[in-house]
Amino acid sequence: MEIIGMEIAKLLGNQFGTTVAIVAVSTLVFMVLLGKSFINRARNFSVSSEAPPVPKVPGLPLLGNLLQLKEKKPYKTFTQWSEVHGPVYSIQLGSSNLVVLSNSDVAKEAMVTRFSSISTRKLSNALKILTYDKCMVATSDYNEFHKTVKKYILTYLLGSNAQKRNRTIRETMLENVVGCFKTHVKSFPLQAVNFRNIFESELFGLALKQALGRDLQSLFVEELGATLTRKEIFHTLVLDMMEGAIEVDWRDFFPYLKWVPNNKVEANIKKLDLRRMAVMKALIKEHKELNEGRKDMNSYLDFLLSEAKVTETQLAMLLWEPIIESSDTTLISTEWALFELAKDPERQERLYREIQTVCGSDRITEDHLSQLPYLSAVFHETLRKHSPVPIIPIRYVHEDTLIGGYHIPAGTEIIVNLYGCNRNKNQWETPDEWIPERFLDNNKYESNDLFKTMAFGAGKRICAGALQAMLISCTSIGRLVQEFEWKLQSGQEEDIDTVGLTTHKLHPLHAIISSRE
Ligand code: HEM
Repeated sequence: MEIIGMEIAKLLGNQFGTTVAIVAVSTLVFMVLLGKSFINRARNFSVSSEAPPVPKVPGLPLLGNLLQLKEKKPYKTFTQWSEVHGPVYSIQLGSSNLVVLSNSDVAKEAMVTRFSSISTRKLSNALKILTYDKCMVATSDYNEFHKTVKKYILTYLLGSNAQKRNRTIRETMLENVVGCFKTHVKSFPLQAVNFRNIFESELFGLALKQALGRDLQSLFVEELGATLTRKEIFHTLVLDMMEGAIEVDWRDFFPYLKWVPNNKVEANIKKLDLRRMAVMKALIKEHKELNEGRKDMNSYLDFLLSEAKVTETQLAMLLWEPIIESSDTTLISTEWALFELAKDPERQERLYREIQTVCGSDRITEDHLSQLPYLSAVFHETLRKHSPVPIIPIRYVHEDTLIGGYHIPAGTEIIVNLYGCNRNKNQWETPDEWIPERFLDNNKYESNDLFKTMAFGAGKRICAGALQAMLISCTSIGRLVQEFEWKLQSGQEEDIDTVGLTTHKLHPLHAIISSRE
């Protein structure tokens, strides 16, 4: 190496040249030794720093755009801004700089191509408390903990083999749901049924069976000194947590002021957490007592207790995670699909005819799904128009990178606005309309566009529960249309408001259903 350096020095003809040459050659060899990934990163960095900065949405000094985000659904404001400032723009919320992406190409670039520079999470104060600072799959950074726990949840609960093992749990759930609707039709044929009352409760039962091996009607919680009903358990583990997750602490936007106490918000979140943890611990204790001496594995908890190397808190959090995740988003996609079908008799009839042709007099099952393209299109169009997770949990840029040709400096936070991507007028024709046909093969969208909605995210952090959600939602939509004709209760057509972190329908779907028999 030194000899090559001397040759270059001779060419340069001075001592400075010698030093430069030796350093240059040493650097070259060093880079080769460090390998391709380092070179790529260096190249990425230099290309990124030469690229233009992201266009900014004008705001106020210090506060930035905070006061412009009055709407409780920020994804809608982000989408309006994208129509003025384009699909990639930056905003300032207090001391945080965020880049918002509202087109599926740049969203995919951030989640897949640039993943290595954007793989960490930034959590609000509320989420830090509720997730024990990233102590679960969905909120952890992309590190060894994440890889281990994602493997646990996929292998023992959500991956395709685990889903095959749990098929009877899903089938029982659907039979119970259909049974409840049949009872309603018999008892109150002219009255609208509240879809959510029935579906939500059965979905919670499924979540408990997968996690604990059994559903339950009540639970004695020692730390609370009370016996909770099933409804109270659902509130504590699911509804209260969904509300807590969107609590805004103004210190999120001014981290340098985090020493200023904000007792009200913090106390509220801690209260929710204490109650949730008390219930989780009681569930685990009861499970251990009921299963003492048994060796077979019948639930996710059995696996976590026998094989996972985790602390007591991690155990409670890892068990709670699929309970809350199973109970919310799948309800949202199924409820919106039935809302749209009830509103649109022609498309409902088309779906019914497809099911009749494929299933005949048999009940639709998961085995039929691959032969029902229109049902699949109904599901994907619902995920597009009503993306259950409208904003991907915020990602943090930990090294300079490039998105959509713009320079994104380290320290920026990335908001993937899925709602905006899926309502983007340049990517979807009449995006506000619900048209399942756009996902059929003979249309101009190709079948692999099914994933163009990115409703489950993309890349290494893609949703672990996508298969389960698809199986439950598609068989439920199919079976409920096979058994009943759905009509919206009058006045419901425009009842499309949402609430919370997800696109939870504000008012439950009320429909008049009649048996097709
Ligand atoms: C229609 C239903 C669902 C939708 C639309 C949905 C959507 C999403 C989205 C957008 C993410 C974030 C991906 C990212 O950060 O890039 C996610 C992550 C996740 N979801 Fe789902 N989800 C659904 C159902 C479920 C179900 C039923 C479960 C489990 C029972 C589940 C478990 C998870 C987990 C564990 C993660 C974290 C994955 C990771 O960080 O590696 N999801 N989901």
